[in-house]
Amino acid sequence: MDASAVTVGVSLKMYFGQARTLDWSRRVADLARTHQAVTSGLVEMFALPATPLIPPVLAAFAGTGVGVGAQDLSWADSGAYTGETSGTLLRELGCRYAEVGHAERRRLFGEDDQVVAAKTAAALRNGLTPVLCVGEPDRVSPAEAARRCVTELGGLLAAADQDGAPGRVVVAYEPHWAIGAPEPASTDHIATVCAALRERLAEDACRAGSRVIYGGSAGPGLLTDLGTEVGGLFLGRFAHDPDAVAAILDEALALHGAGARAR
Ligand SMILES: O=C(CO)COP(=O)(O)O
Repeated sequence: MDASAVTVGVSLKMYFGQARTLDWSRRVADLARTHQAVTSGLVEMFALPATPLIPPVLAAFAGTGVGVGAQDLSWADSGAYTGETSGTLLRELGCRYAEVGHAERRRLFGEDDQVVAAKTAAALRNGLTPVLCVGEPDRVSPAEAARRCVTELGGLLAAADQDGAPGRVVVAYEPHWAIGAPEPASTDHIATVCAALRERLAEDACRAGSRVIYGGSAGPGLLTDLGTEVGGLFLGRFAHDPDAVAAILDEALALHGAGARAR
């Protein structure tokens, strides 16, 4: 089980080429080697590069404690699945995480609940921590968003529950409308939905150690605004500058360094 207080993950999506990915990884690795938030074990960090760059990114983060993972995986473990990458191979490479169900995969690549549930189960049975994205497509009230996201999470865990695949999950609450936006959702909105998701996870004994983090135009300042209302952040564009990652680690340390635990 993870003993950290806060989780800070970054998906590089398809923004960077090889040189910039490796430069970013080396700079964030240097940060992780020296920043007290990471060296003390307070912050669980992970990075999700483009799939072909996973091996050199793993090498860049070796010995830093920063986990590396994929932005997607196949629901199958081997066989005639052209173009897919299995959880089995990701695990063999040294990945510890696999993102599933991002809003962009749903919107642009047609993934539905059934596919995302099967991918979640594939990650868990291969010993990968799923970074399980949930979020409401349209702007609705915080209470309605919470209701929808809890239903979504239950459905996505159902296949893994049926498979008997235990293991913690990192639930990334990402309201679709806040992704790629100028600003994140309001702190009240985020706090309400994350609390409901935490309650849902607490019902599942086999998901002990799971955490709910927020993504969607998250950046420096948000963790401080949210306090202990979230278990961390899932970053996109606003982590492209390694100095922004450093600022977020500073915030995590200021918030939780005295021994307080996030939820
Ligand atoms: O989708 C996200 C992380 O996976 C968030 O991306 P942005 O922070 O760039 O909106």
